[in-house]
Order: sequence, then C-alpha cells, then structure tokens
Amino acid sequence: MGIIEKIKEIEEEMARTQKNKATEYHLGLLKAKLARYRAQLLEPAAKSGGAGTGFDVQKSGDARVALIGFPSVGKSTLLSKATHTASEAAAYEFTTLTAIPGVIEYKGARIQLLDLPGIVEGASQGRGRGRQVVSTAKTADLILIMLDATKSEEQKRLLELELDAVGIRLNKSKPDVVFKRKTTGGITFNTTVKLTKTDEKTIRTILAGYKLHNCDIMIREDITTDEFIDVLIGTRKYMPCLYVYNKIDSISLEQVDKLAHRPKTVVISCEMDLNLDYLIDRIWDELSLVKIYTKKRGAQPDLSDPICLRKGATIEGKSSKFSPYAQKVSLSHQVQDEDVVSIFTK
Ligand SMILES: Nc1nc2c(ncn2[C@@H]2O[C@H](COP(=O)(O)OP(=O)(O)OP(=O)(O)O)[C@@H](O)[C@H]2O)c(=O)[nH]1
Ligand SMILES: [K+]
Ligand SMILES: [Mg+2]
Repeated sequence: MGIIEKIKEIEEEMARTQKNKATEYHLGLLKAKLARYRAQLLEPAAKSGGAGTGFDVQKSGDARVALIGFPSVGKSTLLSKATHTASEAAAYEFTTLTAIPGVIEYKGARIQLLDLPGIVEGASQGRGRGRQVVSTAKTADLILIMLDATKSEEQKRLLELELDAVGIRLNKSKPDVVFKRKTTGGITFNTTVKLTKTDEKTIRTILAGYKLHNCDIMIREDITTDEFIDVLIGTRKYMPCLYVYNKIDSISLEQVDKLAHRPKTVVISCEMDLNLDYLIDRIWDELSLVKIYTKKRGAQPDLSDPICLRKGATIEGKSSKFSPYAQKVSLSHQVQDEDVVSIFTK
C-alpha cells in the first residue's frame, strides 16, 4: 500500500470513530500516525529534489511574500499591478505555470512578491504543482492567501487545509512546549498550566506510538493534541498570513463591508485598482519592517538610502558604540522605524 492509500485509510477510520472519552487515546494515535505519513509524503521528495522542492527563484530584497490561491483568483493580475513585472493573466485556469517574482518598492524597502501557479484541492498529496507551490510558499516571510470574493467561503477553508497538511501553520505561534529527547531515564512530564484540551495519558499514548520512551516534556501552554504532535514532528512552519479577497467590484457593498471587517483580511479589486495601496501598507506592517538611516558623525543622515530590517532586530558590534540621533543606547538596542544611527569606534 502506498502512503497516500495509508493516509486515506487512517482518515476514513478517524471519520468512522466516534469522538468520546473512550476513543480519545486511539484517535490521538491515529492523528500521530497520520502526521507521520504526511511528513513522509513530503520529506523524501524534498531531499531528492523531486516534486517536494520549490521553484528555483532567487530570493531578493528585504522580504519575500508568496501569493497562494486557487486558479484564476487574480494572483497574476495583482503581481502586474503591484510591481513592474508583468505576469500573464487570463480568464482560464492555470495560466501561470511557474513562480514569477516581482518587486514592490515601498518606504525604501524592496519586497519580493512571488506569483505562483494556482493550487487545487489535494495539492498537498501531490496533485498538480501544489507541492512545489507550497514548498516555495514555505520560503516566504509572509503568505498572501488570495481569494475570489465572488466565490463561496469554502475556498478559504480548503486552502487552509492544504497548507495545514504540509505543516504550514498560519498566524499561529509555536506551541510553548519544551521537548527533549534522551537516551535513558524514561519520560518526565510537567506542565505549568492546566491542560483542558488534551491530557497526560493521550500524550503518553502518542509518545509510545512514536516509540519515544525517554524524554523530558514541559508544557507551558494549554495546547491541543494536534499541537503536541506538531512539537514532536518539529518541522512545522509558523507563518504570518493575510487573507486577500479580490474582485470586490463584482459583489455588493454589504458583502465587501462584511469581508473587510474580518481579522487579517484585506479586500481589493485588481481590475478597478481598489485598495491596492492599502494592501501594500498592510503587507509592510505584517512583515514588521522598519527602516533606519545611517549617518556619519557630524553629518546629516542620508535619507535617500535607508536600510530595512525586521522589527526586533538589534544592532550589535564588538568595539563600536551605537547612538541614534540624540540619545545614546546600548548595543542591544532594538531598532525602531525611522531611527537614525551612527556607528563609530572609540
Ligand atoms: N472582476 C474582476 N476580475 C478580475 C480581477 N482581477 C483579476 N480578474 C480577472 O480574473 C481572471 C484571472 O486572473 P489571473 O490574474 O490570471 O488569475 P490567477 O490567479 O493568476 O490565475 P492562475 O494563474 O490561472 O492560477 C482574469 O480574467 C482577470 O482579468 C478583479 O479585481 N475583478
Ligand atoms: K487565470
Ligand atoms: Mg496566474
């Protein structure tokens, strides 16, 4: 039996199994198995350079943003509007067959926007170029999930499922769990919070399923069983994402208003040039980019040539002192947007 059949079999068994206290551990085991097969489905191909590897596009600029969506939602139209690169757009599906990079220039930053082929349901299991698309998406700093505002809400859930199946976790942070493998000593299990969505027995069952008999576990957050499996598998990618609804020219104002109020959501019309500037502004925010200017001692800062950094970046150096405009700060100063710095040695 191939991996895809095995996955199917487990999914069917999970669907058949009623969810209750008595089946909880068995379901946990099935989940763990499923996660392992899915990982297998992706990893070998990724190593041998097969369908699991992404498109070969050089990273450039200060950050990379990937466009993910079903066919004909308007990904290529957006690339052509937001960058100086033209990507063919047409009314038929799968117009785009490879990754096409463009550059958004904004507030002194160069943001690489990647147009990608449309993905289909089942992409995570190797249908279409889906695996190549999602592998490429994993290399981005931000994912734009592009949706057709005229289509049903189901499209969003289906896309999320595809990304979830390949280990991409959207707008979530890594579960706060310390997991350490050991060679002897059995399992030590500790929590700093009350677990309401999973329990020690389920976790121990899963560990046994993975043949993990020696490890230290410290759980510091009220995690689910799935989140624990994520920690065990260890290769999950936690990525920020914006939901972009395109073609709002074709829906009612009431509908536009409803979509626009959702969290992490931007509504646009590529064709009518609606809200595209706002989208770019939101991309900038999501990427947490800040720009800093450098200046020589005693000279005016060069405002035409900022350096872009991710928020949270600190400035370090061995024998240099760091000083923004008026105030002197330590080497570990976290840069703020529009900081002006001069770095000099004693
Ligand atoms: N009404 C409307 N149509 C749009 C809009 N943006 C794009 N389209 C149309 O949607 C169709 C598909 O656009 P593409 O840019 O090729 O879509 P895509 O997502 O790149 O499609 P694939 O590469 O095939 O996956 C084209 O006919 C566009 O003219 C929009 O804002 N409103
Ligand atoms: K298209
Ligand atoms: Mg396209």
